[in-house]
Amino acid sequence: MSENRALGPRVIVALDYPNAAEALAMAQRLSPELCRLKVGFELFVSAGPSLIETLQDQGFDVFCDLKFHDIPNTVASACRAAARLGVWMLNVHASGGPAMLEAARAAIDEGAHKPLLIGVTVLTSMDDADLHASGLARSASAQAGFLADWAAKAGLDGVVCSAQEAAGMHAAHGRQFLTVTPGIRPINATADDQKRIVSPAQAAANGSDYLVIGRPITRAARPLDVLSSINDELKQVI
Ligand SMILES: O=C(O)c1cc(=O)[nH]c(=O)n1[C@@H]1O[C@H](COP(=O)(O)O)[C@@H](O)[C@H]1O
Repeated sequence: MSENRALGPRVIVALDYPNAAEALAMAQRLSPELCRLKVGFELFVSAGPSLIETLQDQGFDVFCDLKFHDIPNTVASACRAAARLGVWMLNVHASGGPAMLEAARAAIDEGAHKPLLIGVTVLTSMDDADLHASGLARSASAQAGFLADWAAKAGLDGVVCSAQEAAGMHAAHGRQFLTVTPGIRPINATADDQKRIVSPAQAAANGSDYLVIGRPITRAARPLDVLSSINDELKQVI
């Protein structure tokens, strides 16, 4: 596999906490040299944008995971506001459609700071049966590929997908198209609510650029030890 576009730490730790105090306590046990951080709905709604600024002041790159999904004008405005926070990466739902994705791209491009813009394809908590139940005939991986085509055509920097799909994404859209992969579970870890899961080493072997990992690290007795051993696992694959 050719050179990975990802620079710096490839693990993005999901800070899924109900308040700033708990999130900051976890951040303090980690290090910007070893990981990036993700702020999602729960934390953003309870702690607000200032928490993102605090984490950035501590040296962390922040992935603003608010999965915008609305009409093009609303999503573009939200992307502009997120970019102004100085975040490293942000995401929108690719299923919002080409016009929405193009509006998001244009909004980011006109700003002074340009975060990586990533399209969420099919959530890793969903499998083929879930898609069929919602009326889609495609498999989860085929639908993820379909939505990635929209994201690539609109000029997004990459997609959120399962690491099961990472190699296919790079084959279709090139090595520069980033794959950001949640649903990562070390061997023997519980799946929780994730369905399309992959181990860290297998994700790296599949060419995943960034691995989003929450509970296996944040609920561990020694989060830094788990993070370090995952980073070691990743180094061995490259
Ligand atoms: O966009 C995301 O980050 C995301 C997309 C997806 O398809 N699946 C997914 O799990 N995520 C996020 O990735 C994190 C995974 O956390 P754990 O399941 O605890 O490792 C959560 O914060 C989810 O919100």
